Amino acid sequence: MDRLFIFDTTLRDGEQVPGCQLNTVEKIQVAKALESLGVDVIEAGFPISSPGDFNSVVEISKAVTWPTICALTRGVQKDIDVAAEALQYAKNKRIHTGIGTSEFHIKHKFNSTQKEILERAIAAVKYAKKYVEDVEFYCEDAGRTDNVYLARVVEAVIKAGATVVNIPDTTGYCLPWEFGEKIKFLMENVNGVHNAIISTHCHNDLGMATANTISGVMNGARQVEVTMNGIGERAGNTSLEEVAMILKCHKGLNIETQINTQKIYSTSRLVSGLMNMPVQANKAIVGRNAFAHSSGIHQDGVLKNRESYEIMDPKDVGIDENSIVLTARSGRAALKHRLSVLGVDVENGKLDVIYEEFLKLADKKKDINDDDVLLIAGLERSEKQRIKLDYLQVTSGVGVKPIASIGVMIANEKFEAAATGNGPVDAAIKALKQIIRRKMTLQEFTIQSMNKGSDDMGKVHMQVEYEGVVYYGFGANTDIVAASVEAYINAINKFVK
Ligand SMILES: CC(=O)SCCNC(=O)CCNC(=O)[C@H](O)C(C)(C)COP(=O)(O)OP(=O)(O)OC[C@H]1O[C@@H](n2cnc3c(N)ncnc32)[C@H](O)[C@@H]1OP(=O)(O)O
Ligand SMILES: CC(C)C(=O)C(=O)O
Ligand SMILES: [Mn+2]
Repeated sequence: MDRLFIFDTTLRDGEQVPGCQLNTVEKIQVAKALESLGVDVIEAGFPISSPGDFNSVVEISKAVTWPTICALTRGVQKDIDVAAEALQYAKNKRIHTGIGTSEFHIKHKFNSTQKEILERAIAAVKYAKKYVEDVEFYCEDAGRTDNVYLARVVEAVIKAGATVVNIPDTTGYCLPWEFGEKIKFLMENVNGVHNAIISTHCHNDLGMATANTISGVMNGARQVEVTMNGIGERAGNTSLEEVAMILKCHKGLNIETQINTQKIYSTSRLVSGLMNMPVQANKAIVGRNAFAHSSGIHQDGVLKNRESYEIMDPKDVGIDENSIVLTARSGRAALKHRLSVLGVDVENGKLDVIYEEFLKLADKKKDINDDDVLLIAGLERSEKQRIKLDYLQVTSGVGVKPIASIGVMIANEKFEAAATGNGPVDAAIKALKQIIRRKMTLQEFTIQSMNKGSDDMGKVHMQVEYEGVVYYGFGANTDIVAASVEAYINAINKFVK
């Protein structure tokens, strides 16, 4: 099997997305999660862009142990100086420099010529090499760059010392075969191409980012630049989870990564929570519906054999199990299954009657929950059955505040929260987790006080009592903790009702 290097740019291209900006503490949380997910390279930021981004690269460099930490620059000496300084504590460091190579960029962005751009490219690599051994060069807008000129640039920067050459489809323009041909052309026409790794960096403007990336890999690229949940400029970048699972599902491609795929879902939730960027329900691999079956024929097939409609095991991406969602398109098999999960066995005659009632309700109500089903079946169930922990992830590191993200299912509804803070927040979450695990009633879990406003230190308070013990939580990020507190309270209130 050939090894493919995973270069994650969630914290750089992903963080460029409006509203997704993170502070240093949050970036460290994401970097630590990416490290345990198994990425090879973390692009930590663009150090010259702001003091905050500079500081984040410094702190991530200190916090992360083995992945290479990469900093982005323009092909400009000052950018490279600042990137080198920001990377000073990284155990393995890389400077990522580059310049636009398409006719469009050369003419309109730089008012320059191919010759001049080639010279600037060589100079940037040589300058970065003074600081670090590992230099990656990006040919911005390579997707729209003439292949012959692109090959000249790639050859020249490898000769100048580039260890990795990035071929971005910056505007998401290429068709998969076209992008594959581009990589093939470079592999066949660049002298010394094997002295560097060719990388892909595809954008999703036409929804082809992942297809283009895979096409690039099939033609010789051995690094892929990706983000969690596919976030990134405009329509986003190739998503890490899609590439990792394509390679897992298609063993015939003979390419492997060192991604621990079972950590995909929790990492996805962490990024989505911290960046306040919801994942679309039908997003491949990590969307709410990625392993949900809602129509009768599919549900029947999946219940007979999961693989009838699933090419991946949800456990492989860190999701406990698939879900069989009851809708007006569901059949008897799904209804019977749900009843049996709820501990109710019905014979076929009675099932027909319940099914008829179920359809009447389902035609009126989009979301049929467990309570509805039991009610239709003429039963009621204990409140203890209604609450289930969906996921819980707590990450922490030296000099880093712990962060917890939690998802709780109450009936069929999911409540999600993330919180940063010290011990008390963790304790509260731990208590909630225990309650849910033991399926105890939550009446014992009372909210003592909640203060969504901030105190003089800008912190938010949460105070809950469980079995006589008061758990007190606070966090520095008002929005995150307020959202977290609200989610807990919604969850608890819903349960108590
Ligand atoms: C495709 C990508 O995702 S590239 C990365 C995108 N990310 C970012 O831009 C975030 C970080 N950027 C920033 O913080 C700022 O843009 C800075 C600090 C880099 C530069 O800020 P400013 O000096 O104010 O310049 P401004 O952003 O207005 O314009 C960019 C300048 O860089 C030049 N430039 C753009 N790309 C490159 C490059 N790869 N190499 C050399 N110069 C470049 C442009 O031509 C322009 O220069 P000009 O003003 O002489 O025409
Ligand atoms: C900086 C480069 C690699 C980039 O993000 C792009 O071209 O899309
Ligand atoms: Mn990009």
